[in-house]
Formats: sequence, C-alpha cells, structure tokens
Amino acid sequence: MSGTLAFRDVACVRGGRLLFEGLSFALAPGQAALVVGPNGTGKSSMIRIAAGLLAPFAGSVEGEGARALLSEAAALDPELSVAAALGFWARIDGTADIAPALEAVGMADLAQVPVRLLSTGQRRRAALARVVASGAPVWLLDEPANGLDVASVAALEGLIARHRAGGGIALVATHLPLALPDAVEVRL
Ligand SMILES: Nc1ncnc2c1ncn2[C@@H]1O[C@H](COP(=O)(O)OP(=O)(O)OP(=O)(O)O)[C@@H](O)[C@H]1O
Repeated sequence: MSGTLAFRDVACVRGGRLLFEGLSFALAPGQAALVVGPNGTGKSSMIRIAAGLLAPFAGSVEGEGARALLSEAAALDPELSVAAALGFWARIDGTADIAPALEAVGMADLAQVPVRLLSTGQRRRAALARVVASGAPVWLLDEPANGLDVASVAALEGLIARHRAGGGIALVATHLPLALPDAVEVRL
C-alpha cells in the first residue's frame, strides 16, 4: 500500500472569508502532516478539501491512492450494530473482513452493540475502524483524538505509525497533542 498527497498553492474561502492561501506541501509514502492552529483557522476545511468534499478557492490537490476520511460525523448508522454499520462500508470499499480493524481499535468486544449505545470515545474508535478497514493508503483524520482516553490516544498513535510503516500517509488535524514522529507541521 502506498499513496501520495500534495497541496499546491491552495487557498480556502468560506462564507466569503479567506481562511488560508498559498498552502503547499507534499507527502510521500510513509509521511504524515500535522495540521495545527487555533479554532476557526480552517483545519477542518483543509481536511475537507483533501477529501474532495470542498473545492479549493485556488490551487489544487493532487495525489495517488484512495483517501479515507475521519470527520466529526462517524457516518455509521446508529441503529445498526457496530459490525453491521462497518459492514455497510466494507461492502462499498471491497473489504473482506472488518474483524482485524475492530481488533486494531480495541472494539472487538463491542461488535454487536448498536452504534447509538456507544460512548463518545467508542464511537470515535468505531469511526477509526472504518478508516482502518477501508485499506485506503491516504488517511485524512480530523480531530481523531477527540473523546479518546489516554490509552486510546496511544493506540491511535500506534495505528498511524503502523499505517505509515506500511507506506500509508496521514494528514491529521488536531488541537490535542498527538505524537506523529517526523510529521510535517502545517500551521494555519
Ligand atoms: N459551510 C460553511 N459556510 C460558511 N462558513 C463556514 C462553513 N463551514 C465553516 N465555516 C467557517 O470557516 C471557518 C473555519 O472553520 P473550520 O471548521 O475549518 O475551522 P477549524 O480550524 O477546523 O476550527 P476548530 O479548531 O474550531 O475545529 C470558521 O470561521 C467557520 O465558521
């Protein structure tokens, strides 16, 4: 698995306001970028641009490999069990087995619990399992540590490290401390 991602002179305008401009960086297989900045500077908007959900006002985003997005909305059907909700995405992504992803986020025991009954941190981990299961080389993670306890943050760091070791890329927006060794820092 390997992917690439590059922002070339990207500008972002929302609600008629210029949030950032001239943003350029390139990530090769195994690299990560940490997007930091105060509330409202455009971190989520930048992740949405990377995901193709928001058009850049100027510039372009290029890269190879599928992109998987973790955003505030878990995008898991609250009425389904965790396994069934992830199974929905697995069929779309062509993933044969979601069990390893559930195991990777420490959710194997909760596979049959309805998504609506999960705690905040568990819901976050289930959403992360969707990203892991996707097999996409490019991970776009918007505030992935929100709601996670200390052990889960460490597990998240481990997952990202493993993903990178396998040639994956991670673009991570966070206002919480997250250890991403040698990550490119993008300050908005
Ligand atoms: N759909 C929208 N229409 C207009 N303005 C928007 C829209 N979505 C976001 N904005 C504005 O864009 C700015 C940046 O929002 P964004 O969520 O990207 O910031 P952020 O850096 O992720 O913030 P936070 O750290 O609080 O999560 C904010 O001022 C927000 O009000």
